[in-house]
Amino acid sequence: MIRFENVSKTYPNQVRPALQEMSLEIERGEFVFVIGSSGSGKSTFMRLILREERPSTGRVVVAGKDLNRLSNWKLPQHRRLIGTVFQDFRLLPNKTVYQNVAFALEVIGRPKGQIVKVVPEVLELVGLAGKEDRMPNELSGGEQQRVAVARAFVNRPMILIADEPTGNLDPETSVGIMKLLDRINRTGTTVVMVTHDQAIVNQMRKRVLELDQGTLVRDQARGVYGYVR
Ligand SMILES: Nc1ncnc2c1ncn2[C@@H]1O[C@H](COP(=O)(O)OP(=O)(O)OP(=O)(O)O)[C@@H](O)[C@H]1O
Repeated sequence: MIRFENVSKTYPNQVRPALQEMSLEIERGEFVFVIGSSGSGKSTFMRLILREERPSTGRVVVAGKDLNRLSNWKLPQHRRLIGTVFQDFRLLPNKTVYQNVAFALEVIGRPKGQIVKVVPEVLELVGLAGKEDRMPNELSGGEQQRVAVARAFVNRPMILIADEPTGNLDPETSVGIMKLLDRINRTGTTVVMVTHDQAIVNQMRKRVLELDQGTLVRDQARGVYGYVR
């Protein structure tokens, strides 16, 4: 589903690469944690998958497409394969829960009939049935993140990228969000999640990719956060 072949990325006017000679393959349906200290290259890794950045050298292949060869007019199509969730939720503050999720489908031109059918389904899936008409500021942090997950998933993307989705949530609420991401993963969606949350990584026992100063230093199945070598 996602393949990195000797990928290095050095940003303009930088000397040190943000990512260095990274090679890995993530299969369809996997759940992968990406960990590493600040500046280790986690966001760069995610941005390369979205083709928000291009490699300096090497190839990134997503769903069979070499992103170096993807023309700009095909970018929206590529990004539609990938749902994104962030630490700070990024909901539209002036739209209701329902409208936030529906909007994701409206902008890609989905017919009204489909929207009124699938939005309630996905809100039910994330546990927000009955809260359709709330505004984001009338929701708890955990509920806001559920809206963000619903919005990312409503289009049934092949890949879900989550960048510290529990970073603003207390431990108990975080567990709820992780259960939700796990459920989405079980539908066949590949989940790639950046996190600093040790407890979550240790509980879930999924594949762990660890970056250190741009280098992939660990790729461990059913991994834990702190690794005893
Ligand atoms: N647009 C940019 N221009 C120049 N340098 C950048 C840019 N984005 C990131 N970098 C540098 O690349 C390196 C990796 O950054 P990246 O944001 O990928 O790390 P990260 O692991 O996501 O960090 P954090 O946990 O703080 O979000 C850092 O040294 C950073 O300063």
